[in-house]
Amino acid sequence: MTESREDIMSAADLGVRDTAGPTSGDPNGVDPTTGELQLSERASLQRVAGLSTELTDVTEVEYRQLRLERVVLVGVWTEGSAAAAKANMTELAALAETAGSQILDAVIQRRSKPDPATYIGSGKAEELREIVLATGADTVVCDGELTPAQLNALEKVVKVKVIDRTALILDIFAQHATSREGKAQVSLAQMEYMLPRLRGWGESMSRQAGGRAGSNGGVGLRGPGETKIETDRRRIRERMAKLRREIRGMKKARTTKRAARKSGSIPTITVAGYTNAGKSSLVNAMTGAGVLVQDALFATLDPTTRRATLDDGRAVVFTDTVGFVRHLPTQLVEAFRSTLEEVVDADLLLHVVDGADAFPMEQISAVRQVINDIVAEEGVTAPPELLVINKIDAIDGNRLTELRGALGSDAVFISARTGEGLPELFGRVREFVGREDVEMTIEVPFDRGDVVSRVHSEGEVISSEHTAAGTTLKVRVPAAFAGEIADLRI
Ligand SMILES: Nc1nc2c(ncn2[C@@H]2O[C@H](COP(=O)(O)OP(=O)(O)OP(=O)(O)O)[C@@H](O)[C@H]2O)c(=O)[nH]1
Ligand SMILES: [Mg+2]
Repeated sequence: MTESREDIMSAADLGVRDTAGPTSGDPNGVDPTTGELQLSERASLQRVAGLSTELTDVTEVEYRQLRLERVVLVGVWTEGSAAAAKANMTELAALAETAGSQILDAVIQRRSKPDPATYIGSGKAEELREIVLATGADTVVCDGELTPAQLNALEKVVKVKVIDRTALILDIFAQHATSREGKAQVSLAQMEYMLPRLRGWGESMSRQAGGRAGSNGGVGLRGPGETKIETDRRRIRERMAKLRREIRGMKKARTTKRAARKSGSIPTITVAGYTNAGKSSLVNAMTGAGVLVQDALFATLDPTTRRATLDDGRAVVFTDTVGFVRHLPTQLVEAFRSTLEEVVDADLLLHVVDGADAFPMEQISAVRQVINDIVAEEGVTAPPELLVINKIDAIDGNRLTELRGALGSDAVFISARTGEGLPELFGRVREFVGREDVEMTIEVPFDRGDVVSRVHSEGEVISSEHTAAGTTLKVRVPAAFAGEIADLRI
């Protein structure tokens, strides 16, 4: 395939924030000698920062040590509109910024498919090398998942570290994990990603360390005839097995807690959706809870559960969950299995969509795809879904009309920020929650105050009357609770 200058889009075209350093924007003015010197300096620093394949302890397998700082983004545009390609790169930029990097430049190459050897074409790889030199970037981030061989080959050309979208997402998860379970899940995913890439990772830069590699740290640590890399692999596998056991243990505890919550017949509502759609904001708006809201991707990793009272006095439980993204790395889906199970184990799923996004329909299908995958693998039925289009304060009128037309009356349009549409959403939730209610009249003896308070929190009192034996109540309650108090029925 022939390549030409027009194949490449610049950061300016992409609307990506240009935060270039002093050498940027002047690719011809760089003294190649100086460039080389600076580069080798940077490379030697990076080696110290953990790029070395010489792994003495598996805890070194941490992307935090990769320090994504000054990056150039690169994508291959194979199909779809220019706007969609641009949106992909904008998302990659948001991911990179969330990971803490400064974006120096972004380029897209139009190709029928990624180059099997170097992801972008070899000519473009050389151009990319020039961009890296000109901007002083220390990392190239590729959109999509690259094979270990592709990462390696591209790294050899551009001579700085090359990572893919999967590694970037893993890095964000690693930075945001706070709970023990979350941390364990992220470590597991990272190791799974790392395992096949152990040999190639940073090879081009750590070669100079070759004299030392394999000569230290090995005594007593490796089996007969085992090479360093095999020792590392074995250690990582052992650690992964241990993590899997730990995660299973933590899952058990959480399942028990969840079962206890469910036994009270309080309806559980999961808030799921694309990352940054406003899930946590919505949970806050509906429950008044202080859940972390951030203009960052994957701000929420651990499911958070909050109780709320609907205006008829009925209690419900909202669960805020981890966000989804296009092509969620399979390693993460596997490691976060127990968290994702929680998403589908609810009475109702509020699927929150960022209506102000350029492609909300694509967000919707990306989320549904992940949910369908979990449902299929778990062999469970998906809870009913209510589409919630958020951020309507930030959508212009025409787009909003378009979206309403496309989604019909099945979707609720809200702004978690301004509160617009929330009463309607509450109404829809209440309607849903009450759809299997049973109306009955019960006589509650004086010593059964617990029944009266449960009716108030789980159902609704239509009328009440004091009698000599206690209180006669006409109530509307969930079917499960109705069964429990059947003996009080009159
Ligand atoms: N304009 C506007 N911005 C909103 C609205 N709701 C949320 N946001 C903003 O969107 C960003 C993401 O909000 P969050 O509630 O953290 O989103 P989330 O879906 O929980 O994100 P993750 O947990 O990272 O997946 C924040 O900057 C919010 O202030 C809204 O109704 N209108
Ligand atoms: Mg959140």
